[in-house]
Amino acid sequence: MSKRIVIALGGNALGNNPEEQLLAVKSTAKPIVDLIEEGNEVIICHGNGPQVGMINLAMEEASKSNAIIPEIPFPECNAMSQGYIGYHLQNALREELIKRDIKKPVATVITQVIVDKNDTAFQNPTKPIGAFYTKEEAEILEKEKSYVVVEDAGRGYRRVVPSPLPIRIVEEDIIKTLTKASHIVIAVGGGGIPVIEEENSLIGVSAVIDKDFASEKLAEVVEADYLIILTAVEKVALNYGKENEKFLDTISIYEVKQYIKEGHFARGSMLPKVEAAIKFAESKEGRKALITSLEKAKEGIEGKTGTLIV
Ligand SMILES: Nc1ncnc2c1ncn2[C@@H]1O[C@H](COP(=O)(O)OP(=O)(O)O)[C@@H](O)[C@H]1O
Ligand SMILES: NC(=O)OP(=O)(O)O
Repeated sequence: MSKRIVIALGGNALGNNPEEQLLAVKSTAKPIVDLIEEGNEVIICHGNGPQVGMINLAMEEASKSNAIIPEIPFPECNAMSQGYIGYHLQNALREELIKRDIKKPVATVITQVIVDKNDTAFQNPTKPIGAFYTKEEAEILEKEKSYVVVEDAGRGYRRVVPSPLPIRIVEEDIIKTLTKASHIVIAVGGGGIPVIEEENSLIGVSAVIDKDFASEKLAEVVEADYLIILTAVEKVALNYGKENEKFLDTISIYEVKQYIKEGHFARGSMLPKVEAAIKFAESKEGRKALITSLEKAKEGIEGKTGTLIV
């Protein structure tokens, strides 16, 4: 039976530079179009951590070394990352749809998401963006650019920026209208451009919303049946990476909450996915959240793999 599915694409679906991204989105498009071919309605959301960091750094360096290049504020970098990723993704999907003779238009909606200006996240940056650095490089960046740089789960050092929670998707009606018209929509890219509401204006802020939480919000708004979070692992694990690692199949909200308390999910990587999955499964009877890898998306939705939270 056909389902309405919000897909949240993780970093490995996109690559680290334009060349890699063009290649990555080609393979990303295939499992997504598999789901569309089977009659499902699909809405796509994606991350932007590496990309927005790269754009922001490039803009800073360019304006520093060339007087005619203006300073580009962080919210504009967020918007650029949505356009850059959406452009590649929508073309890859378009190509794959044409190959299979499926006539559906694809559109990227530049999406803003309202956040609370008093969100405590603004005082405590946690969202890793951009490239990985060595300890020495990190120290130079902290000194010269006043970046906040932290160690990222044993993988190196990364700049972190505030990550407020999403409150409301500004363009939600447009997304719903396009979805109802059977168009394929890419929206809330990079978690959306965070904005605060001031009377009639929306003011962009320097932050990056977690795309897992923003995708969850999107899934509720479009009344999706499924939220599928695609990442690098096929299943969520207990004791991840340890000798007694155990992969999870179908689990209840109650069980996952217990596992969170026991500290099984890494902050900044698996924890937001699991929390977003719980929030969606809790939002209405029958809603399900699946965490699996891009390659296993089709089997996951067929109930053959992945971690399903119900
Ligand atoms: N308990 C866990 N089970 C599975 N993976 C985990 C767990 N804890 C941490 N991880 C790590 O989290 C990663 C997913 O987070 P991340 O790389 O930030 O996601 P994204 O795909 O959104 O970029 C997995 O690839 C895995 O390395
Ligand atoms: N915005 C966001 O969550 O990006 P990543 O998934 O790349 O961290």
